[in-house]
Amino acid sequence: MQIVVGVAVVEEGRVLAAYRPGPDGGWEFPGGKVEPGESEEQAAVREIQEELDVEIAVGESLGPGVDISAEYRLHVYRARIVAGDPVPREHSELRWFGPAELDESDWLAPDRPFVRRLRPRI
Ligand SMILES: Nc1nc2c([nH]c(=O)n2[C@H]2C[C@H](O)[C@@H](COP(=O)(O)OP(=O)(O)OP(=O)(O)O)O2)c(=O)[nH]1
Repeated sequence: MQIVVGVAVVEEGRVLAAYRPGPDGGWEFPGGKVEPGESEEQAAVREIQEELDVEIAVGESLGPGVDISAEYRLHVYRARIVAGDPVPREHSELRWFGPAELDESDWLAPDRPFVRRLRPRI
């Protein structure tokens, strides 16, 4: 099973959501596949630099992984920005959501349990 790491960037009580364009699109946690020889934390830092052009410090895991497919499983980590302002290099939109605005039905299905776990903690 290959791990896809998603990153819940939290700042001032809001989480950064990224919109994946296309027919299977929707709000997701920015991130991507862990490459061979890389830790999940390293993959998170690399993907966020590539996708948002910011440097992050990776924090706690948001709990058990969720299967995306027979091949891929999603793990999500909390993180904070250390340097830079996020820009959407690969997504069609970025948006900050506070707990009251976080509606899990807007998110890709595998992300919904993580959105539920995160909501009381931001
Ligand atoms: N990044 C990310 N992918 C997610 C999330 N939820 C979810 O179902 N996915 C799915 C969408 C994709 O099928 C897969 C991740 O692929 P990706 O395209 O982001 O991976 P990658 O950046 O390493 O891209 P690639 O070079 O392998 O194409 O996981 C999520 O919150 N974040």
